[in-house]
Amino acid sequence: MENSKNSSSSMEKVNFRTKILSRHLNQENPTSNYSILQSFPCLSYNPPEFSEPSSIFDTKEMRKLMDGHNLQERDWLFGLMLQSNLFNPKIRGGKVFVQPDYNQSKEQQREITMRRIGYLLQNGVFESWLTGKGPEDELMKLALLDVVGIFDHSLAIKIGVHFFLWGGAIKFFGTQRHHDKWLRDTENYVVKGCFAMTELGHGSNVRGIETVTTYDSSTGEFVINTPCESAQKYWIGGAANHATHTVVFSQLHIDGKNQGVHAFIAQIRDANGNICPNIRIADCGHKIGLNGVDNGRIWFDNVRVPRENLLNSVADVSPDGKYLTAIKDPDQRFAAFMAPLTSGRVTIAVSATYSAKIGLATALRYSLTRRAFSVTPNGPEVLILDYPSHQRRLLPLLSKTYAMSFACNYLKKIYVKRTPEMNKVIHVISSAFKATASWHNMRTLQECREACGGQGLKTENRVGQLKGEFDVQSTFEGDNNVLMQQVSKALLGEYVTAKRSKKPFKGLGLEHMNKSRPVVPSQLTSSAMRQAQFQNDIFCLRERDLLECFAAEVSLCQSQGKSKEYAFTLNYQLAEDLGRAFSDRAVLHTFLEAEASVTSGPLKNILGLVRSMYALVTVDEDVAFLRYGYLSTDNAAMVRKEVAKLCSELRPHALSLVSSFGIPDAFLGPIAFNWVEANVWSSEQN
Ligand SMILES: Cc1cc2nc3c(=O)[nH]c(=O)nc-3n(C[C@H](O)[C@H](O)[C@H](O)COP(=O)(O)OP(=O)(O)OC[C@H]3O[C@@H](n4cnc5c(N)ncnc54)[C@H](O)[C@@H]3O)c2cc1C
Repeated sequence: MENSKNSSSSMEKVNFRTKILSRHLNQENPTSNYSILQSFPCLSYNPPEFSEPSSIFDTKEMRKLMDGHNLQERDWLFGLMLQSNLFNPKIRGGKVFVQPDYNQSKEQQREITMRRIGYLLQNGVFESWLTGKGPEDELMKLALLDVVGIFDHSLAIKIGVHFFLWGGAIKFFGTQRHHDKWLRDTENYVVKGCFAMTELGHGSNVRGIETVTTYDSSTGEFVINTPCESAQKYWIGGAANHATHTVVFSQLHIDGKNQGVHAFIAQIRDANGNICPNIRIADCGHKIGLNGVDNGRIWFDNVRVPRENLLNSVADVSPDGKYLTAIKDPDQRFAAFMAPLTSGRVTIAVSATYSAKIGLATALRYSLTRRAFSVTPNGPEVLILDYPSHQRRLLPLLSKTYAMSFACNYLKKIYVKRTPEMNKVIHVISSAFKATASWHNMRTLQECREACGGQGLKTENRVGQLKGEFDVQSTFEGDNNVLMQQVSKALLGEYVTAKRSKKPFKGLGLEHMNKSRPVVPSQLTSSAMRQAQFQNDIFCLRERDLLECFAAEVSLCQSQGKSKEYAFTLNYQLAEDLGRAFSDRAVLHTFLEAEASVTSGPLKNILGLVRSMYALVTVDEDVAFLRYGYLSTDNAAMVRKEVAKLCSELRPHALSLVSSFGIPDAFLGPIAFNWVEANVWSSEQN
């Protein structure tokens, strides 16, 4: 009886509090409500608490290293979102949380996404996103997009399609006349752009698209046509509701000759949102996530656009209808044309890594307050992160997320300083990192979801919901499997060129192939395994050997009369192993580079542990090391044991390592904090 009395009075307090808070929440800055809340008397149960030792390393310094750039601007934008009710603030367990309301219909999610964009626009978030010059502006833009993506993937994608795909196409496929006409209006959202490349019948195989454009020299116009149903543009972000203009990818037919895929600007809606004549648009419908983005289908019924609307960076058509290009070879022309399309892969790799951070910060914080079972008779229940098996599930993923952060910082750095000579390197590295990071994110989210038990299923705890929101990353901007094939093909090309020319390997990090084959100790010890030298050696050994095997097998197939493409296709298993080996080795190199930038001390020491975990768990999990004999079975067993040892060494630093992510509490799920208080009975909470 006594208990129930206590609990009903607690309920009354909570109800009263919730009402006051929601009233304030509707009127005021949500962050200010937090201080109001703190003046309420404590409730009568013992909330779960973190009882972690304080960090042995400086988490602020670690955050600097992880975020890499524009920390102040990131914090400014987090604050800006926390100040507006548009970001759907809620109070749970005495804390403010912001996240989209996924209970809304897709139409409502789309409209609120646009309103959020309006708010960010008003507050100057997009200033100089397209008109800015130089790497500093580009880095700032990328940092702000990271922050937006931490709040909501739909918001980031809707912004990304407009600025990076539509705006990027104008900037990189177009020339001065396009820049002058479109960039400023795009930055100010006077025009709303989309990017129509994919068709129902062709996605990864862009060169196979069926939309056809011809030139009418009598009027000086291009005529864009969808000749069949499989040529309808499909999945076009922004097309279903909001976009006024699109870049259309199409085969260009001049005098009956197909000159290949080119891009044109076409208006699809007027300023009032009415669909333009000869354009038909339909909705792609509800998706498993990302419903704040209005993906649509577009048909072009002989739509006429001015000659100047051809984005003419690599080829043009003269007023009298002559096809003009400096790049005669159609393969090279297509490659040059597509080369600037790397920004999408860069932003996906980065946002996938931040999504994994949300999952890990939430699951690890939960596992530091959640107890289950006892391991001694009548003993206290054990924190779930104190179970070695739970550590093994989460801490290697944490290390991989650290590694991917450094890889993404490196990718951003080379991307913002790119020159045309670097196109190939950036294409290969961004493809590898985009696939690796997005696969890693999905795996991490699933593990984190399960690590949170039933709470992982609750939308407001974020982790489970993020799986649906981010799943698409393995498909768009280049399907991961197709991208990894391109990575292996590019490596094969480098190999063949180096061997034929008898010149050393240069670029793509393959310089290690110029040295002698690394030797792995026959008897591994704990200290040897933790040396960067060993980790680098075994990663390089796997990469070089797989590249040599792949080259030999493809060459053998070709000598048997098979085409290069077919030979490549038949050796897909080696190609997959090689792509992974390249990516892992490149990621490790970026980790070592980040570590080298830190002076000796606790921060460097912890980074050493995290890096060893990244390297050893990668060896433990990729069966290629055993399959191709880079490790003996005895050494493989040693590696496995060392991973377990590293788990227990990293365990005390788990909280500090996730606190270093720099994600404000409000952007995580309530179970990352006081989850009992977050679930105190309230009639207004569901
Ligand atoms: C939510 C969403 C938003 C999108 N936004 C846009 C947008 O704004 N603009 C736009 O133009 N596009 C957009 N896309 C399209 C996206 O880029 C394509 O879906 C993607 O390129 C894959 O094409 P596809 O769907 O036709 O798959 P396919 O290319 O048909 O691939 C299907 C499967 O076949 C496999 N496969 C393909 N080729 C090979 C091969 N050679 N060897 C072995 N396996 C192979 C792939 O790995 C994949 O598993 C979007 C897609 C989605 C889902």
